[in-house]
Amino acid sequence: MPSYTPDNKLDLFFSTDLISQEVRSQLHPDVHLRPLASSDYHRGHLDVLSVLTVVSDPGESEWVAQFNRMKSAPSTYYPIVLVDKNSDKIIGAGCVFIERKFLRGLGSVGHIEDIAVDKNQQGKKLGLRIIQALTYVSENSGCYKTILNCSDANIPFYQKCGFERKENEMAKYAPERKSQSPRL
Ligand SMILES: CC(=O)SCCNC(=O)CCNC(=O)[C@H](O)C(C)(C)COP(=O)(O)OP(=O)(O)OC[C@H]1O[C@@H](n2cnc3c(N)ncnc32)[C@H](O)[C@@H]1OP(=O)(O)O
Repeated sequence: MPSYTPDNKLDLFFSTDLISQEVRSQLHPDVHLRPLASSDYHRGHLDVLSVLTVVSDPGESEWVAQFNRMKSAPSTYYPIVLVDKNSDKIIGAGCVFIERKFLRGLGSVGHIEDIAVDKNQQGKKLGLRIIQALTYVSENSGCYKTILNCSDANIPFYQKCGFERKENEMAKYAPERKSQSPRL
């Protein structure tokens, strides 16, 4: 019997109406796709993100404070997770945030960030479903394009997801401060 917490018992970041039913229907029956919930610190949200980068755990109360700060910017951040229905643990995560512009007829751009699939679950099309779900949110929010940065090693994955290579990423890191997490 699945032990996962149903959506209506969770404090979700945004409405499930924005989740593509088509993408949900393509998932394995043991996997659930939904918006991030305020209790997901306990479901291993940071553990999943650790496949992506070094994660410093801020502790539950700071994690929840960040959840609420992000949520208080309306219609801007759309973090989603994949949950293993049998364990109620998070096995995948990603986010799209919406940039509003003065250009392109006051258009918007969706930025995909922080895509991660649990090491033991990679290669099962879960990453593809995360990208499809985030692109759906972006396009349904009116974005004229959806973009992301990635390493060379991940280019083939994003090409499989329908993305094409465009331009270059530039970065300038702020001078290092003691309180800052490592430069990555
Ligand atoms: C914007 C960002 O966040 S970039 C950072 C992305 N995240 C990471 O690098 C963290 C570590 N890696 C991961 O979490 C995962 O491996 C991901 C997210 C990159 C891919 O997720 P997965 O669930 O493993 O990929 P998925 O099974 O959906 O792959 C879809 C297709 O892409 C292919 N693919 C996936 N990764 C790669 C790769 N590195 N090189 C070539 N092809 C790949 C798969 O073979 C599959 O192809 P198919 O349709 O022909 O079978």
